[in-house]
Amino acid sequence: MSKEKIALFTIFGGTGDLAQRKLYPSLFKLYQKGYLQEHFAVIGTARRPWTDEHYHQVVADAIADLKADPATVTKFASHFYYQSHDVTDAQHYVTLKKLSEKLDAQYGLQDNRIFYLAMAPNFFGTIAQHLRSESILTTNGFNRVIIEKPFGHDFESAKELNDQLTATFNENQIYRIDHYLGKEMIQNISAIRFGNNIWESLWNNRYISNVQVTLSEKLGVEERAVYYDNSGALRDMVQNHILQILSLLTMEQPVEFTEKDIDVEKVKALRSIRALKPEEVATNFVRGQYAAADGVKAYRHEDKISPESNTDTFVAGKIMIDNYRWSGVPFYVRTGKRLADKFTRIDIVFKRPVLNIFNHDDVRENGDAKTSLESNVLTIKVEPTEGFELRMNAKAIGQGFATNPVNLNFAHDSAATANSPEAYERLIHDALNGDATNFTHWQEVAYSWKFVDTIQKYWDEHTPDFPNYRPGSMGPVVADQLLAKDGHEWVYKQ
Ligand SMILES: NC(=O)C1=CN([C@@H]2O[C@H](COP(=O)(O)OP(=O)(O)OC[C@H]3O[C@@H](n4cnc5c(N)ncnc54)[C@H](OP(=O)(O)O)[C@@H]3O)[C@@H](O)[C@H]2O)C=CC1
Ligand SMILES: O=C1O[C@H](COP(=O)(O)O)[C@@H](O)[C@H](O)[C@H]1O
Repeated sequence: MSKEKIALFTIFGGTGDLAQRKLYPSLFKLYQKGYLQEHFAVIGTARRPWTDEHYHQVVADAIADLKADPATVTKFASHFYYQSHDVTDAQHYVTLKKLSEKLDAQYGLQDNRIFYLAMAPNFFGTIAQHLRSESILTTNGFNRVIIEKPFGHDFESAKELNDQLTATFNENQIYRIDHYLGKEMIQNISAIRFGNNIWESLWNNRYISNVQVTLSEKLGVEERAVYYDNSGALRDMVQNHILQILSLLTMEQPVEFTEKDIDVEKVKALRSIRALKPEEVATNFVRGQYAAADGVKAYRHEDKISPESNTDTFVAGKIMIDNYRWSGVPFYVRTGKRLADKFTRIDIVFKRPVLNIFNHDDVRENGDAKTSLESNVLTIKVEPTEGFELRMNAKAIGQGFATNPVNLNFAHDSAATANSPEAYERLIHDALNGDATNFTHWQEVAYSWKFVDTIQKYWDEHTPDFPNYRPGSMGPVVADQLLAKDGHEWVYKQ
C-alpha cells in the first residue's frame, strides 16, 4: 500500500518565522520520505506581495540546511503557491477558494484540506469564520485545522477562542499543536510506563518519593520579545508543555493506546491536580527574572522589553495530585530562559531503602533508623541526549562492604535519532493521518489554564523582587528552597 498522503495545505502566516524555520523543512522531510509525493500542494498566504517565484526561493532557502539535491528541491518547491492575503479581508477568501479548487484539480487532492494557522492567535477566530462563510471547506474530503500556540492567554480567552473555532470545526477536526508531544522521548514516557512491568508496578506513591521535570533553556527571548513579555514562563511553558508532560507521567493506563482513551486518562490526571488557593501560591510556586552578567543583558534591558517589566523568565513549582496513585508525591517542575544549559529531563526519584544494613554506624542514630543509601533515580533524558539513566546502589570494588551509586545508561544511537522525525514533521504527519493523539484536546487546555490562572493572578497582584537570578545559573535560590523545605533537592544541579 502506498504511504503517500494526499492534501492541500493552506498556511496562514506563510511568510513568517515558524513557517520558514519549522513548517517548510518538515514538509520537505515528509516529501523525502515519500509521505508527500505528487498529490500535494501548499498555498502560502500573508499580506506581503510575493510572487510564486520568490516564494519558491524562500522555500528553497528554508530547507538549504538539509543539503538535498537541487533537482529534488526545485520539484518540491514547485508544489508551493503564494497568495497575498489579508485574513481580515473577505474578498481575499474568494480568490483563495478559486486557487484551492484549481490546485485540487491539478494535483488530484480529493478535497482534502489542512489549514495551518501559523499566525498570531487573535486572527484564529476570523480565519475560521471566513473559511466557513466563504465556503472554503470542502464536503467530500477531510478538513483539518492545525492551531499554533498560545491557545489563549488565560481560561476565558482560551474558551472564547475555542468557541470561535468550534463554530466552524468539530473538536475532531482541530489539531492544537504542543510540539513537546511530538518529541521522541516524550512519546517514550508511555512506552516505558506501560511496556515494562518493573516500572508500572512501582509507578505510585508507595515507591516514588518525588518527580522532577526540568525544561531548561540557555537562550533568551531572541526574536519573540513582544510575545514573551506579554506571556512569561508560566504561560509560555508550564500551561502547555509541562502540564502535558505531567499528564503523561501521571495518567492511568488507557484501555487501548488510542487518541480517545489517552485523552480520557489525560483529562482525569489534569483534573486531579490540586488547585491552589491564592494564599498557597507563594509557598508552592516561585518565579524569577534574569539579571545582567558576563556580557549578557538583563531581561529588562533586552530589545523591546520594558525596563520595568515584571515578566517571569523562570518558574519553579510544586504540584500535588490528589488521587489514589499520587497522593503525597510532589511533582517539582521548573523552566526558564538564560539558564545553565539547553536540556529537558524528567527525574523520577524513588524512596530510599528503609535501612542501610551495610553500614552499622548509620543504622541507628538517636534510636531512629537512618539510611545513607542514595535514592534510585530514573532519568528520562528528552534532549539533547535521548535516552534513560538509572541510578542504583552497588558494592564498591574492594575490601569491606561500602556501597556506591552507579548509573545504567541507555542513549539512542545518533544515527537513529538523526533519522527520527523532528517534532513538527511527526505532528504534521499525524494530522495527515487524522491522528490527534499527540495534540492537545480542549478539556486538557481548559484544566491547564484553570490551574495556571490562579498562580498568574496572584503574581499579577504582588510585585516581585526582580531581577533575582544570574544568567548561566539554574534560576533563583528560592527554587532550591522550594525542595529543601520538603527535605528534597534537585537531581540536576549545576
Ligand atoms: N516562531 C516560533 O518559533 C514559534 C511560533 N509559534 C506561534 O506561531 C505563530 C506564528 O509565529 P511566527 O511565525 O513566529 O510569527 P511571525 O510574526 O514571524 O509571522 C506572522 C505571520 O502572520 C502574517 N500576518 C500578520 N498579519 C496578517 C494579516 N492581517 N493577514 C495575513 N497575514 C498576516 C505575517 O505576514 P505579513 O506581515 O506578510 O502579513 C507573517 O507571515 C504564533 O502564534 C506564535 O505564537 C509557536 C511556537 C514557536
Ligand atoms: O513553545 C516554546 O518552546 C520553546 C522551547 O522549545 P524546545 O523544543 O526548543 O525545547 C521556547 O523557547 C519558546 O519560548 C516556547 O514558546
